[in-house]
Amino acid sequence: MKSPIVVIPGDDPPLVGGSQHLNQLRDFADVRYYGDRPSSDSEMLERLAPADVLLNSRSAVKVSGDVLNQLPNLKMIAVCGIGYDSIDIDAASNHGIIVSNIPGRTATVVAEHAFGLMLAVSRRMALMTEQLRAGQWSSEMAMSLIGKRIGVIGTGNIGLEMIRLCSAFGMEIVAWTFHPDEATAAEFGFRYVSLDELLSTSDVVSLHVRLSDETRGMIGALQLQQMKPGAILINTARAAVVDTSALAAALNEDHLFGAGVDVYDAEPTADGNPLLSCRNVVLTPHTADRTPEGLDLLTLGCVENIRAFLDGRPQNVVNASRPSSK
Ligand SMILES: NC(=O)c1ccc[n+]([C@@H]2O[C@H](COP(=O)([O-])OP(=O)(O)OC[C@H]3O[C@@H](n4cnc5c(N)ncnc54)[C@H](O)[C@@H]3O)[C@@H](O)[C@H]2O)c1
Ligand SMILES: O=C(O)[C@H](O)CO
Repeated sequence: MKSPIVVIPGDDPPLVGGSQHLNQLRDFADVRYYGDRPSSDSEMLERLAPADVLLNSRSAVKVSGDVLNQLPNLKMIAVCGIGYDSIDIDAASNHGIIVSNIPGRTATVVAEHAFGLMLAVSRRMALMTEQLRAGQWSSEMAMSLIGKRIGVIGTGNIGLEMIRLCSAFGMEIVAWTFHPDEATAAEFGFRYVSLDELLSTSDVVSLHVRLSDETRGMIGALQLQQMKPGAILINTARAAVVDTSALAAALNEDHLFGAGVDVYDAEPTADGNPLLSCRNVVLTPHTADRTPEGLDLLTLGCVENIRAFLDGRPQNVVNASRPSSK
């Protein structure tokens, strides 16, 4: 019997080379890995044309309805990560294509990065490194966080893990989310408040919502002005949750003490992004889950999702309401 074809059209060598899990996938599928980003849309479509399964590593491919119209063989998109905002979910459902992601497993890895960004921003570590490199003995004033309040927006898996870390660190925690659950708040020792209260009273605001119609642009100029003067914003969620120009303005005016950002409006580069010229930021290139442990967990999760799908028992399906017709 012909093996199902799994195409990895992107450029993730650690995922492929470093993982025994992907070799397990080779036991039951014909895996086609390219190792670089396609240089054009037509090259990407050429790579994807034979695919039964698209393994979308780190959102390498923006899967629009137009792309899906040209992939009649495709039956599954296995997102090798959590966020699936690079995929037109409605179009995938209309084509009967199952989309799966890997919820939960890397929450500690990503929250550790958000926590690290928060500390690095509060202690101006990137700026001080630059100053020392330039021969300058810095007299910058940093900011203490123990005893201060953090407002966590989005209490999904990563938000809760961030809460656990900040709580152990000695911060006071408030949160806002779409579907608040008082039992969870009691268990993790935080309080749900309104978004207005969270923004206007928190010393640090950390974003952990997924990108959706409801969260796109939720932190605009108005919300940034609502934030406490001298507060810090951390964004490891998605760039489009925040108005980047308004954030750069709030940083340049010193309304905010600083920001830690892992996600950008255009990726993989951050060319032309106004945050690049702000002195009070710590920026990382979408690497919050990029540790050997993180990639290992993601690869294993992806292989398990693909195997389950091929065995006829799909799991971690994000468009569950429309089962595959293919
Ligand atoms: N920087 C990175 O490398 C990295 C890594 C993993 C995840 N992420 C981002 O973090 C996000 C959160 O991850 P998670 O594991 O905590 O996800 P999760 O599914 O556990 O939580 C999702 C969150 O999204 C919120 N949400 C947004 N829009 C919603 C809507 N319309 N309806 C209901 N809830 C909505 C929920 O309140 C919830 O807090 C991901 O979607 C992804 O964008 C980034
Ligand atoms: O959402 C995720 O898993 C990461 O941001 C990589 O896309």
